[in-house]
Amino acid sequence: MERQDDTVVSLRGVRAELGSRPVLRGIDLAVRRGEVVALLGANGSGKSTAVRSAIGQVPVTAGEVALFGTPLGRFRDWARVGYVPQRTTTEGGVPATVTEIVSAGRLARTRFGLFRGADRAAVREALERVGMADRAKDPVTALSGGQHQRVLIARALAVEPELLIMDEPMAGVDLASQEVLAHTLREEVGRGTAVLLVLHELGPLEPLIDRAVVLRDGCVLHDGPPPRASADIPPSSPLRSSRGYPQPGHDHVHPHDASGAAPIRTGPLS
Ligand SMILES: Nc1ncnc2c1ncn2[C@@H]1O[C@H](COP(=O)(O)OP(=O)(O)OP(=O)(O)O)[C@@H](O)[C@H]1O
Repeated sequence: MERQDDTVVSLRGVRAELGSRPVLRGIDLAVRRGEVVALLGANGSGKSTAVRSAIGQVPVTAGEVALFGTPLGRFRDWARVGYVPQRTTTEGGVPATVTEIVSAGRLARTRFGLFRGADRAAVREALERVGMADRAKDPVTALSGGQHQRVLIARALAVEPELLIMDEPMAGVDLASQEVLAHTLREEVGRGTAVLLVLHELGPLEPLIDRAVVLRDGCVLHDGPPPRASADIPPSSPLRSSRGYPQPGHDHVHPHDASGAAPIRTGPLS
C-alpha cells in the first residue's frame, strides 16, 4: 500500500467477519503521529473488532491494514505499539502478579526476553504513573476493576509505545481511577504518543480528543470533530444514538458548565 510517513495506523476498506457474520463492512480509519482519535459507536457497531483487526487479532477478509506504513503481515516492530484490551471480568489460570503483567508488556523492548536494569526501571515507572507501585507484588485477582485497568494501562506504557491503542479504558472504572487514567493519558499525549481509543462515551477524556470516528453497523458514519454533548446535537443528527434520543442523564449536561470542576460528560453515542 502507499506509504504515508505520518500515519501510524491505517485501515482501508477493511472487512471482517466473526462467526461468519459480517462485522466490519469496509471501514477506513487512520491515525497520524501525535493524534488522539476516539472510535465511538453503539454496542456491537464493531469498535473492538476494528482495533483488534488493526493489530492482527481479528483477520480481515478484505482491505488493507498498515502500522507505521508497513502492511500488517510484514510488521514486526511491536515495541512501537501498546495495546490495552477491553477488560474482562473472568480470569483464567494461575493469577499473575501486577509486576508480571506489566513486565509482559515490556518484553517487546527486551533482547531475547532478557530483563536489564532499564527494563525493570520502565516497569516500575509505568506502575508509578498509574499509581499502582505499592501493589507491585499483589496478584491481579486481588485488585478492583479500576485498579486492574490501571495495571493493563501500565503494561501498555511499559513498552514506551509510539502508538497506544486502548479499548474502552474507562469502562467499569471508578471516578478516582478515571482521573488517574485521564492524567496518565494526558502525559502520554504530551510525550507525542498517538492514541486510538475505543470509547463508549467521550467522558473525561474529551479534552484530549482531536478527532472522532463513529461506527454504525460496521461502517464509518462520521470522521471528524468529536461530537458535542447530546444537548448540542439536533434530534435528526446521525450522531445521536441509533434510537434517536439521548441516553438518560445526558440532556442536562452542558459542555461549557462554568461550575469549576470539569464535568464528567456522558456522550450521545451509547
Ligand atoms: N467471537 C464472536 N463471534 C461472533 N460474533 C461476534 C464475536 N465477537 C463479537 N461478535 C459480534 O460482532 C459485533 C461487533 O462486536 P464488537 O465487539 O466489535 O462491537 P463493539 O462496537 O466493540 O461493541 P461494545 O460497545 O458492546 O463493546 C457484535 O454484533 C458482536 O455480537
